[in-house]
Order: sequence, then C-alpha cells, then structure tokens
Amino acid sequence: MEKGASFLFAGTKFNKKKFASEIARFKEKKDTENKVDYLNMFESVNPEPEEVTVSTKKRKRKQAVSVEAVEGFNVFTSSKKATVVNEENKKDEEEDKLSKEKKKANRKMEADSILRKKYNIHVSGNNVASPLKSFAELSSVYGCDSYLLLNFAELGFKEPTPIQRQAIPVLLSGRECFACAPTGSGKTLAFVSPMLMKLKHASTDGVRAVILCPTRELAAQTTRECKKLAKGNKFHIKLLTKKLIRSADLSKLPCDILISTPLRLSSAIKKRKLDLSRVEYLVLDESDKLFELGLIKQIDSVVKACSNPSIIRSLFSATLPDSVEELARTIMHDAVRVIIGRNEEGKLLALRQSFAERLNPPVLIFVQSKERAKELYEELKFDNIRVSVIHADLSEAQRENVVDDFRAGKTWVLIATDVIARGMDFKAVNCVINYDFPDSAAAYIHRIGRSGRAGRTGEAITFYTEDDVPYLRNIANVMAASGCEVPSWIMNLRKLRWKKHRPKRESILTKPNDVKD
Ligand SMILES: Nc1ncnc2c1ncn2[C@@H]1O[C@H](COP(=O)(O)OP(=O)(O)OP(=O)(O)O)[C@@H](O)[C@H]1O
Repeated sequence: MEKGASFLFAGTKFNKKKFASEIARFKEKKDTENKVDYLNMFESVNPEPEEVTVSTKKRKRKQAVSVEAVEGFNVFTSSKKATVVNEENKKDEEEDKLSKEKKKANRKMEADSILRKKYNIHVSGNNVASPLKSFAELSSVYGCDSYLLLNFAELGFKEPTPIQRQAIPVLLSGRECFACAPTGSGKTLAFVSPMLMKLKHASTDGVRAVILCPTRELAAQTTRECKKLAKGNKFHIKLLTKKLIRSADLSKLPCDILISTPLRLSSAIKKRKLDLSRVEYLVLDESDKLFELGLIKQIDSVVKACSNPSIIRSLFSATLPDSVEELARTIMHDAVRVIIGRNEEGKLLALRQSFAERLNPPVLIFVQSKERAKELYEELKFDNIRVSVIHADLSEAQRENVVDDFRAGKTWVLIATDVIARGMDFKAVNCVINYDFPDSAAAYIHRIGRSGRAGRTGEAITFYTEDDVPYLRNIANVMAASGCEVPSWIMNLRKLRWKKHRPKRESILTKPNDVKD
C-alpha cells in the first residue's frame, strides 16, 4: 500500500479536572442547549458575521458622502470641517482598500484550495504559495528563463504533476519544504527546477547546491535528469564519484550543483576536500530510503557542513515515516509540508502506525457514521489487535456484550459513533481517537470526556484532513484550555460558525467492497 500518508493529526491531553464543571453542565443539559453553551464558552463562533460588518460599513460610507456634498459649499468658510470630511474620506478609502484586499486574498485562498483539491495536494504551514496552474506561470509569475520551459516542452512535459504544482512555488517563495509523493510522480523536476531558477547562471564561486541521493545509481540518474533540465544554460553539474575525489582539487572545481550519496560526500568533507559553506540549496532526495539505509550520521555531517545560514533545505520522499518527519522538524525552520495522495488512506496508515508504536488500551475510536464504523472494523479486524465495533444495526443484547467485553478488557479497541456512545459509561478509557473529526464542539467534548475519567489524565488524538481544516480553530480553544500546546497557525485560523460538519469522506476500505476475504 502506498505509504504516502496524506493526513494530519494532533494530540491533546484532556484535563478532566480543569473541565469538571463544564462537563457537569454539559451532562445536565439537552444537546441543542449544550451546543450553544459550549460555542459561547469556547468562543468558537464569530459573533459578527462578515456580511453584517460589510453592510454597516457601506451605510457609514453613504453617510459620509452625503455630508461631503453639503459641506462642499462651505469649503472656504470652514476649513476645519473640510479637514474632518477629508479625513473621513481618507479613512473610508483606506477601509475600502482593505476590504478589497481582504476579498482578493479570500478569492485567492478559495482558488488555491479548489486547485489543491483537484490534484489531491495537501499542505500544512503558514502562507503557503499558490499551486501552479500551468508551467507557463513559472514565466509569468516567477520570471523563469525561457530555456527551462523549452526543455520541458522538448521532454514532452505539458502539465506539471501535482507535486510539481505545489513544491515548486513553495521553494521559489524561499520556504523550506518536506514533500511526500508517490514513486514516479516527478519529484526530481520538482526540486531541480526551482534550484535552476534561483541559481540563475553558472558561477565559479564554489558549490551552490547539493542533492543527496541514497544510492550511486539514483545519484547518477538524478545527475542525468538535472543536466537534461539545465540544457541551454552552462551550469556546472557534477556527480561526486571516487574518480573525481581522487583526481581533482575539489576546492577549485567549478560546480554549481553537486549530486552525491551521503557516504561519499561525508567522506570528502572529512578529508577536507570540499567547502560547502556557500551552499544555498540542499535536497535530501528519497529521504525515506536514506533512513532505511542507516545513513543518518553521514547526512548529519553534510547538513552541518552546509553552514550558510540562509540555506533552503528540502526533503523529498515517497513515504513519510516518523524518522523523516522528525528530521524535517529538527533541521528545518518554518517548513511547508506538501503531501500528495488520499486523505483517508493517510488516516488509516496513521492509526496503524500509532498502534504499532504504542497501544495503551482501552482505546475508543470515533467515526462519523455507522457505515464508517463497519468499514474501519473491516480494516482492523485482521490486524493483531482485539477490536470490536458498536453501531445501531446491532441488537440491544449484542451491544451490551460488546460493551461488557470492552469494560472487562477482552477487547482493547472499540469503534463507535457519537450517537451510540452517548450515555454509555466507559470507565477509564486511556485514549480517545477522533478518527473522523467531530461535527461540533459539543461532540468533541463529549468524545474526549470519555478518556481520563475520575480525575486521571487521558489522551485524545484527533485526525483531520483538508476538509476539516476550517473547523480546527473551533476545537483549538478547548485544546488550549486543557493545557495542550496548539500550533500558532491553528490559533490564527478564522473562527467559523459550527455547521453540522460531516463532510462526505472517501471510503475507509482499502479493498473494493465486492472483494470478499
Ligand atoms: N510534468 C511531467 N510530465 C510528464 N512526465 C514527467 C513530468 N515530470 C517528470 N516526468 C517524468 O516522470 C518520470 C518520473 O519522474 P521522477 O523520476 O522525477 O519521479 P520521482 O517522483 O522522483 O520517482 P522516484 O521516487 O522513483 O524517484 C520521469 O521519467 C520524468 O522524466
């Protein structure tokens, strides 16, 4: 299965003590009342819809205009009044400008999100550059030299692939990036093109860009690709070979882009044959394989040798194991994460990975419908964990059995929906996993209230996909108030009015429905 996990998830510890009074209030009331209560309590609602603000402003502006028409006759008699009117006009103009800019920014965000959805691009990070609509934008927006576009055409590349659409503008905007896209999806062009565009021309100032590949064969292949893309420009593109290390004085070698394996490059650094202090771009290609091969020490020495403080580092990978994420986090600053692939597949992978690393039963998993509860059960039942499911299609007696088994520790993981879990008392659940994002703040509190009962702390993990991002801010306050560290980009999101948020999600099943075991 493709391991390109296109998911995002966040964990929070829910402090039951801190929320004791709120939970008590919640329990006592009916659902609809609760919703209002919690929305107010955690300020999840924008109390002033934008429409209202805009129309108020319009009214104000109209008033100012009518004042101006009358006051205009008095311009010479009352300069004070004229100044006031002028100032008001200026203020109005500024407000107008701001509102236009805001609308433009909103339109751009919408267009970006439509494009990302179309190409299954998932991003995280602040102010992520817009995805490319076409290769032509490289020239119209980013001033790309014509040779590169000619080379694309000559190679028969008509449209950017999804990873190219997003990773290229991210790197061109000067951001660090870690990108995950399936094998054969055009990652090489995604990191080589911005490199060529930023380096602009060949120089003899020493090594300016480094690409690390896990094996000699891959390094040689990347060198060939790189040369094809740079055709027409006189860049010095070198593959670090044994022969090159032996024969040349590397410090004098004209080299714009150096491609190597970590082993070979770190050994050249050790022998003080290379100065990498001017490197502006460092790419770790196939970073998942670099780790599999245990090359962390060598990678580390290369990262350290590339000591230019304004260096842009990027990681490209076909899968996204924890080791790669961890490295990305330690070596990069303010990096943008770009993932190409399916959301639901990512969630399932994340769940399996989390169980493989640590399973601390009892674990309660919430999904948004009984169909999805059954699907997730189908996926997990053959994994080596004791899992069961509870949904409305089970008889009363069956449901009771399921709950009894869970309480007795016979099953470790229970999959449930909000409806069925309401009112059931699962004692001492260690971890609640919101596999599907809750559809309201009330549901979130209901769910995480199942963990860490009787004053103990519990863990809550919430998976979210692109569809859920607009609603993240609405649970952020609850998370923050319970002592969880919430990333600033989530806190900076706009608060939305909670609609019943239950987006249509892709099936959880990795096998088509008609394939039976
Ligand atoms: N925009 C494009 N349109 C058509 N073909 C492309 C495009 N970009 C790259 N290719 C071609 O797709 C193939 C795969 O590209 P590439 O090797 O870069 O993929 P990759 O994601 O790096 O895969 P791997 O993980 O196997 O290294 C290559 O033959 C490349 O020339």
